[in-house]
Amino acid sequence: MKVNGIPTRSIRSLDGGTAVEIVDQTSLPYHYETRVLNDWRDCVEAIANMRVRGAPLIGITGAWGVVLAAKEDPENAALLAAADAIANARPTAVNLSWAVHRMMGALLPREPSLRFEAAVKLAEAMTQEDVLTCRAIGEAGAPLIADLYQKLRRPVNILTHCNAGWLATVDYGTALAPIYAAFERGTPLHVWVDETRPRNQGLLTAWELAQHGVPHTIIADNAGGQLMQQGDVDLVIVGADRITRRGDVANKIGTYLKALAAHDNDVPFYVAAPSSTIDWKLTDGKRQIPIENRASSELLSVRGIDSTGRIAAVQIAPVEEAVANPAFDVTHNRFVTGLITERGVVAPTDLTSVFSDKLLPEGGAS
Ligand SMILES: CSC[C@@H](O)[C@@H](O)C(=O)COP(=O)(O)O
Repeated sequence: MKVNGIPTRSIRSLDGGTAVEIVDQTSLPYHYETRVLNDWRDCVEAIANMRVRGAPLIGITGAWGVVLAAKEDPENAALLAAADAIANARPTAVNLSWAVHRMMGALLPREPSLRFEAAVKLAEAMTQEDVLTCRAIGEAGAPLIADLYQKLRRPVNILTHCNAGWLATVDYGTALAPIYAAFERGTPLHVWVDETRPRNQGLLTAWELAQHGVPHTIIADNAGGQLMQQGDVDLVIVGADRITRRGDVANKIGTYLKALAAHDNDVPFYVAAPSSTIDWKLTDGKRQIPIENRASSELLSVRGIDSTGRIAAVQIAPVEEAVANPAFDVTHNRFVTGLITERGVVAPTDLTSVFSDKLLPEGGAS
């Protein structure tokens, strides 16, 4: 997608895969900055501190982390230790371990001296695959918005939570991909953007939409229910960090409350995600999906820019306050109208038949 009119991706390799460049999302929406990662430890730091974030993008960053580990030391002991550290940089989005395992599955059978070259090839392929997958999600989801427009004959109001746009993937996004695709085809629409405390990923969504001229309005996280009661939301589309085989969805904290409000108000609630976000080993999301707990400082302060344009954090509560900061929640499949995937819109309970080729006979991940 575009930054100041220039086509841009959230991550790209440099110098034959010996380094990678990312958009540093900790500076957005205030300043657009890129950062070069030279070492697999830089990838772990970037993922853990959310310089890169969003399930598909942390997966691809993890894949490039394995490339940089193979560059440094391709022998088994070092490579396995690095892969383990990368895969565990954040716990909830399954795309991270999926990507690292896919890389390691391809590298370990090879001679150490051949691993770096093979790693670069596979990471490039996975990067490109992510772009095509997100584009397919956009194609699959755009007709949902166009059909609503045909029925309503006024701009379709879509509510989204967190940031599941191009910044959260390599390009296009997941939840925002159908919105971009519909907008490009001329479907009149407007996006309600949840602020998404405590990290305010909604501000990234607003920044992306503004860069592409998509009409949108930022709302407080708690406003969605009221807007739905007033008939001001026609459709909810969110992303996902991990989906179980029966279609339970882990996504950014607050998603579950939006799903409940949508259910109570007969608003369709869609989840857009690639199949790499499905954890075929898990069934019951509430019991089985690991939920990341993040630092109390994220709640006790807010970030913004000061009068000189510098990014600054302001403390909003005493540091000794007790804080709980779960970063994700789980929405049961009964609240999910459909999953917008690279293979079309799928009922949560139909995932295993639509993606049967991704299942191992014993139900493990392929
Ligand atoms: C295409 S991204 C989908 C999800 O990863 C997104 O909605 C989300 O919850 C991101 O969480 P974050 O903590 O910002 O990495």
